[in-house]
This record gives sequence, structure tokens and C-alpha cells, in this order.
Amino acid sequence: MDAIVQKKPSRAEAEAAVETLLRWIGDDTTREGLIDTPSRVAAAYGELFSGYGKSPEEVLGRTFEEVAGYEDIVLIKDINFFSHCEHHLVPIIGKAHIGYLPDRRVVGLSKLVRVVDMYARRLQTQEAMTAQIADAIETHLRPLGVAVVIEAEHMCMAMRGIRLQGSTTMTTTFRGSFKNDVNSQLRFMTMLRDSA
Ligand SMILES: Nc1nc2c(ncn2[C@@H]2O[C@H](COP(=O)(O)OP(=O)(O)OP(=O)(O)O)[C@@H](O)[C@H]2O)c(=O)[nH]1
Ligand SMILES: [Zn+2]
Repeated sequence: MDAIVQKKPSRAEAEAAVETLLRWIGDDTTREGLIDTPSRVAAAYGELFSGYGKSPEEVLGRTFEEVAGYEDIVLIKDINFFSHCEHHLVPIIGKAHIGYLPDRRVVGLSKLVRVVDMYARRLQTQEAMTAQIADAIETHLRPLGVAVVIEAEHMCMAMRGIRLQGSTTMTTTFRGSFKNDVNSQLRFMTMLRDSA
């Protein structure tokens, strides 16, 4: 979901909404500690959800080919991220692992981390985030294959609702050679596990 169709409210409207929520939970928004909270929350949301202002083209637009003929899997693991679930606006805390099989072109390693960061800084489900990262790499890098694994804990399950702490959800997306060739998939999973 890249297109934002609704009109963006003003900063003042956002702050007023936070103030309403604070009153709704039962606190006194005129007390000293809360006076600046609507403004702080608006600023924090700007940072926590800055991923809406970025696009995968921007992040993955620059690729290079001078890799001395390297043509094996590139795997970057343990990319830590914080996101927020789209159902409750509560944190999702996790790690992403990305592998791709280059078709001549590679991308700067930090750009893979930036792609994770961009999608993490939007409201998410874990499944969507996994697929979006794979899509972005597939579309902009055109590798022979891409594999994305995400492991995460959902605070909306730990802090509220079912109140289950310490569980990890794993999602995987395999594209291209990783989807079509079980051996590539196994190799990726083995590299991930063995380097743990
Ligand atoms: N599939 C999926 N579900 C998620 C994710 N994050 C949160 N959820 C779930 O989204 C569901 C929303 O269910 P609802 O019944 O609409 O909302 P709810 O009444 O707040 O649900 P409970 O959490 O069971 O109290 C819950 O089961 C959450 O655990 C995610 O990334 N992927
Ligand atoms: Zn949730």
C-alpha cells in the first residue's frame, strides 16, 4: 500500500486527537507532565511511521555490478526492527533475514536494512511486511531469487488480549529460484541456521 488516498490531517488535528485519547483513558491533560504530550506523541509518530514518506525505488534504486563475478547467495541476517501492528497500534519487535541470488546486479547491503526499516515504519501485519520486502527486492533488483524470513513478537498478544508472552511468529516468503528449487531454499535455511 504505497498510495495514501485520504487527506492528511494537520499537526494540530493530530495533537488534538492525542489529547482526546489521553482524556479518554482517564488522565488530566492539563497537568504539567501531560501538557506537551500531544506534541511529543505527534513528533514520535512522525518518526515511528516515517516509512510512509519513502518508496522502495528511492531505497533500492542504486545497484552495481562490479562484484568480480560473485554469483552465490547474499544473506543478511538479524536485521532488528520495531514495527506496529495495524490492528492495535502496539509494537511488533522482530528480526528480518534476507537472502537473494543476484543476477549480475547487487545492491548495497545497507539498502536491504533500509528496506526493512521503511516497511517496519508503517502499520503492519507480519505477513504483509514479509511479502512487501520480498516484492521490493524482486521488483527493483531483479535477482534470480529472493527469500525473506521474519521472526517477531507481537506486543498486542503479550500486553493485552490473550496475554501470551515470549512467543515468536515466523513468516517466510520465497520468490524465483528459492520458490522453484527446494535445494536453494534448503541452502538458504541452512545458512541461516548454521550461522546462528
Ligand atoms: N495474522 C496476523 N495477525 C495479527 C498480526 N498482528 C496482530 N494480529 C492479530 O490480529 C487479530 C485481530 O483480531 P480481532 O478479533 O479483530 O481483534 P481483537 O478483539 O483485539 O483480538 P484479540 O487480540 O484476540 O483480543 C488478533 O488475533 C491479533 O493477534 C499479524 O501480524 N498477523
Ligand atoms: Zn495487534
